[in-house]
Amino acid sequence: MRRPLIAGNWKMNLTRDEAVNLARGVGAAAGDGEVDVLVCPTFVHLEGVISAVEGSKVAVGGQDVYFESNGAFTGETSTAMLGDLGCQYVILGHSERRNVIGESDKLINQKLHAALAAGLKPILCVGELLEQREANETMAVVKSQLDGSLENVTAEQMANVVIAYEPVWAIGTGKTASPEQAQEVHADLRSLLATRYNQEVSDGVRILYGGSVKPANAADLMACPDIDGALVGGAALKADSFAEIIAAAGA
Ligand SMILES: O=C(CO)COP(=O)(O)O
Repeated sequence: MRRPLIAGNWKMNLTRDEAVNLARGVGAAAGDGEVDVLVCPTFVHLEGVISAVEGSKVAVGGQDVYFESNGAFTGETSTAMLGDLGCQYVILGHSERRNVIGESDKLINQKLHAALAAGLKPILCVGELLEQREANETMAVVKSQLDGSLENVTAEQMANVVIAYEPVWAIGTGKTASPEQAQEVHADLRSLLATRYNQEVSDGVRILYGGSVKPANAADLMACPDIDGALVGGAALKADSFAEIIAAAGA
């Protein structure tokens, strides 16, 4: 049985006070149900957010990380730095990093290995652009992202990896994938994992959906058999809407 994970990706938003207040609100709303809850603030707010959720069940993660352990890498943050602060997860390969910053599967793969070696749980994001969906390339795109990003990752290591399917056309647009569209890709991702690894890995890996998840659509998405939670952007920036999504996952 896969335990649902509801993760908030706060992206490049919020002042320090807003981030700490939101973290307190999420901590109070997270409850003690059978749902894992995660928030991923920007690096500069990590320490305040980690203090703010202390004593609650909310975990904290980074939105990215670099693969080298230390040295002359201006602007970068290491896995050890995240772990030292108390982060448990790190988002990798988000479409904004792939498409805006230009990250390759090779770089994401290096980051994923570094995260696993440091004891962080990577949330590996995959997803197609609108023109790729319209050209019926969705599965080819996510397969190539999955294969490239998971190169040399073992079946044992997959116990600590979370996948997030985030169709780029649904991110921040208000256009959610329908539960049927999302379920179809999630089921295909699970088959790819069975072929690449084995049935146990395929059955065990949590696959989150991301892209305009809101309180109004969360329950229908969570009801799909291969959707194990959500990676939430905009609706994670308010404690009450994020709490409603957590409740939908636990229902
Ligand atoms: O990119 C996302 C989460 O990582 C989704 O963002 P929105 O929920 O704002 O569409």
